[in-house]
Amino acid sequence: MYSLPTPNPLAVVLLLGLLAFSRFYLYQRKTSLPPGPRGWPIIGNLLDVPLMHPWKVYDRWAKQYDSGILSLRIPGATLIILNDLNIVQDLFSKRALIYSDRAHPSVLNMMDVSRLFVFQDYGEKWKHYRMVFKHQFEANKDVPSRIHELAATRRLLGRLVKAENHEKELRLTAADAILSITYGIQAGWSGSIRKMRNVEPLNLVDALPLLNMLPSWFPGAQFKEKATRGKKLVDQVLQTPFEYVKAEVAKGTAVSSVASLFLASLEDVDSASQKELDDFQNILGTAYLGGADTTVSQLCSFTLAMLLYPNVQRKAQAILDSTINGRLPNFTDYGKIPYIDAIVNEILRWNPMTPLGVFHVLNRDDTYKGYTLPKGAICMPNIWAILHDEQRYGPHVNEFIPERFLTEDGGKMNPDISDVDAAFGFGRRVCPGRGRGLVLVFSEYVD
Ligand code: HEM
Repeated sequence: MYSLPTPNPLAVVLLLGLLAFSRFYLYQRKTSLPPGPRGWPIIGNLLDVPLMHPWKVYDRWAKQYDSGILSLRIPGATLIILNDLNIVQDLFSKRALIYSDRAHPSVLNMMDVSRLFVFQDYGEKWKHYRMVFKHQFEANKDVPSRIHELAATRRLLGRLVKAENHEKELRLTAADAILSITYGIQAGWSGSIRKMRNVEPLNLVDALPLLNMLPSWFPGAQFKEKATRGKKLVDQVLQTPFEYVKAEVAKGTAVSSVASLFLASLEDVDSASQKELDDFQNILGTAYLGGADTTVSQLCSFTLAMLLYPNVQRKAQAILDSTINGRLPNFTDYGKIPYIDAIVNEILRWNPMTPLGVFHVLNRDDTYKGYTLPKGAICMPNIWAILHDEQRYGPHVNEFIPERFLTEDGGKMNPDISDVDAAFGFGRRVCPGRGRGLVLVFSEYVD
């Protein structure tokens, strides 16, 4: 019968000695990095990376290590976790030139997402894309695209009455609103564009934390498959609606939208450079991919909050009824009904949709508070921890309490309570769709 060979005691002692030495050595090397779990030789902190609610674990570690900045080392990457708003601002805002690159996990490269400026490194191309985005979306924010937001919301109302799957309807509405603003695409049109409204938006922002933690050699054929499907979807999202609007503009039947206004502003679409058109197509596609998923998460959080806290819903309904006298609310009411504005803030605070933000990457070595932060390190702002800081938002931060943002008599927003800007990210990469996103979710909540 086969029996296992007896291990040589000397070899065992040597192996244990080697492990202990390299663990000690690793610890020594780590002292120039911010604190964090000690880790193991070769695999570093791979086993420490929390898979469930990492933002809560990082928040706990920040208290345990008494440090607003933490680090983890995994093969091929250093992760820096920022749990404190002041630290995030010191690095992402005051040292923005160092901290504004993005991570490039190979699975995202396989999807060719560098066309989307959310994934581009800080640099001239990114600056150009972002400037055009801002100009087009801000310049056109009043007329006529607000009408698109409202129309998308009203379409949701009609569908919700008979809906069996509410999440699907909310998902559809978020896509509907962003597609309407960007391309002027309305419900009822057929073909692949209509199908796109039902395409589950890529969960890129949520997926990124997990993807970032995987080294490029990580075995996972399922990721390749997902990446191939993802690439097709990105191609479809970028090309289909843009080609559609181009054709509509050519026929003179285009509905007013960011895309049609841009195309109409060109003297002649056919003679515009291919690069100019490609760039614009990519910028518009980033709006869909950046805006649809974030908006739908907000709507789901809102629904959850209203189910868990029916008193808040009753109070909000009574306040709305008495304020707008029976008409349906619209985006012009945003900023005018403090209790509703407080609900919008509390949704962003209570359940931020990107609890670890979108990662920023260092483009060169840096030192901060005596620590050395290496070039290429991936920095995660713990937005969840920042928005659950009792020093800023008062007690019971895990509860949904819109009143925390109001003065004692409930009549005004309380200027002494921190805003929820952190939900939209930081520094030069701060969300450029913030204004849009806020008004959009406001309109959909109040309807
Ligand atoms: C309430 C809704 C929204 C929230 C909470 C939100 C949040 C965020 C966050 C946290 C980031 C990362 C910022 C950073 O890197 O520090 C981001 C980036 C971005 N968001 Fe939003 N977003 C929302 C709505 C929108 C909408 C509606 C659009 C499009 C119209 C949009 C477009 C973008 C784009 C293009 C980026 C990438 C910016 C860059 O990398 O330079 N977002 N958003």
